[in-house]
Amino acid sequence: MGHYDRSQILPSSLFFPKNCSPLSATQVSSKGFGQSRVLGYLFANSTIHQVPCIVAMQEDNTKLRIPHVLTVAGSDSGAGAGIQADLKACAARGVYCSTVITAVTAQNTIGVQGVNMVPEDFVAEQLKSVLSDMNVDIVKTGMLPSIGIVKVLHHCLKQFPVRALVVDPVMVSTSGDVLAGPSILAGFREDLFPMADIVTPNLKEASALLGGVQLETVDDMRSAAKSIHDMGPRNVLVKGGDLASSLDAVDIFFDGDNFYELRSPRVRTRNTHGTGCTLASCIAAELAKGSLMLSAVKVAKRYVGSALDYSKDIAIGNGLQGPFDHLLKLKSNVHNSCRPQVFDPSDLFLYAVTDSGMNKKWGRSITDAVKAAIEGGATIVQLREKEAETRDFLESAKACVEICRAYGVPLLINDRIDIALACDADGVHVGQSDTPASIARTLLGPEKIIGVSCKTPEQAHQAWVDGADYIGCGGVYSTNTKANNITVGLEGLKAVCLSSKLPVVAIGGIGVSNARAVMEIGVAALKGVAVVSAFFDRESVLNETRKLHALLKETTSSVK
Ligand SMILES: Cc1ncc(COP(=O)(O)OP(=O)(O)O)c(N)n1
Ligand SMILES: Cc1ncsc1CCOP(=O)(O)O
Ligand SMILES: [Mg+2]
Repeated sequence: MGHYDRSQILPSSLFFPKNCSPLSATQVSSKGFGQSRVLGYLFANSTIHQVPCIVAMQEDNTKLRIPHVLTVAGSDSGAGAGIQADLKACAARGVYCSTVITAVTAQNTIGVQGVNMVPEDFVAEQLKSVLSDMNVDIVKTGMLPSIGIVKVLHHCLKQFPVRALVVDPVMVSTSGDVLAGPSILAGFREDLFPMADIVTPNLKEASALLGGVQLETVDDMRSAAKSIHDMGPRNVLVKGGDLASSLDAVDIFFDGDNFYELRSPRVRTRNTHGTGCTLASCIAAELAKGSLMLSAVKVAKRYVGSALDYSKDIAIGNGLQGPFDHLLKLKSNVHNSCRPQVFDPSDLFLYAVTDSGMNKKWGRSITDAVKAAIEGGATIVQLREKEAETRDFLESAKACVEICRAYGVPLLINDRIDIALACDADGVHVGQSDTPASIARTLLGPEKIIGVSCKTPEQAHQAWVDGADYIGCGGVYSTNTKANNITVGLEGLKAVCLSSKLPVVAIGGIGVSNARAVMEIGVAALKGVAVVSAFFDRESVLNETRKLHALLKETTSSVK
């Protein structure tokens, strides 16, 4: 994969996709459409859409690949769910989306008024057209209205394998209308699930897949995830949006070995139509960009939560369940969201926080300092340049972004959201008197990493509500690096970790002499230490980082 033929953009080939001669196009038109004008329009249309993004040339003359998701789903005339939601979700995530339509539904915010299935052989024809030509990375399925269509899809995926298959086992619309009958269950179990990389049922779908069992608690969801995993998919996400007993939106992810309870604050809104389609499309989009599955699921959950929040007051239609807005107010730009999201905030481990004064004292540039810290084993870097002029800070931040990206290490900016946006950093760290995390999230969009300094469980809870990714807790010990900073000690750190739903990194006076004692408080949420002077107020940043890296590695197996 990854190769696009430049002839696709030449005017003489406008009407003919790759590997499709004028003769074969004529044959298709006489067989299928009857009017070559229609066919020409369709091909021309798709070719025109591809030109700016798929075959764009980079400076070094190589062709730029855009990640590609194919959605195999039904059309929703109200455009809240189905193919239309998938297209919008992929567009919002910076990924190309092609479409194979399995059914056309007449629906609105009141319900589904009609369903017209696309004949199986024409679903097969659409699949072949796209899969034989367009270098699809990921296939995502939605409404598959008959077992025959499931079999057609299964056959095509064997013939044209893709990197991953995301199966959203759509059976009932949010309005309660049936979109695929019980006969589909055998198709899911026998054909699709064994080849799926993830299956994403909601509670009703999980129950139907398991013969109607009651799913009322988080424990029930875990059992369901395990039983569905036994049907063959590599991963299962059971979505608990309808779980009456939970105040949070809680989903269970199971990868065959471990369960992950993914929680986020529940957004109170009527505008939830299409959340399932959107979530699955977003997972597919993140996978297409190169994310690992758990990361893709977390990003997708965050994206849906943000979109619901942004759209909670919009009013479209008169029914009980309105659509939400995938695109309008999300501030993430397409360039950012095209980048694979490889960092999982719970991977915090050895966090290097720079200090311009210290680096100046030792005669090194900030870029040399960052490079040395990464080579010594730092897994995340923060630029904390309190005295720098804005213009200088921005220039060095840009240089550090390049270094960090080359090493695959995330780079965050302390306090300055403007600098983070301007240099396209991976996120920010803010304290209790800086820009609130909720505003940072609005400004930076759902993908960026946001850390918040917390000294108390209450602050930790607020950070989670505000959409932060991790907590920096400290000063654990006294420090000269931050003036007038109250020390919380190991007890304070423990209290924050015990209450926190977010991963925590300890900061303040930490170095080789005491890092072991910090990590040995033995609370699962504690995921590492953040260090300033023990790295940067020393002659060799490389040696100091290596020492602490080695020590932490042997300290506890809970630290990766
Ligand atoms: C990882 C990490 N944790 C805590 C802090 C402190 O941030 P803040 O409270 O905003 O104080 P300043 O760093 O801005 O002085 C941090 N920077 N990093
Ligand atoms: C920024 C910050 N926040 C709490 S303590 C601290 C300073 C940590 O620096 P050091 O690692 O040199 O003690
Ligand atoms: Mg701050």
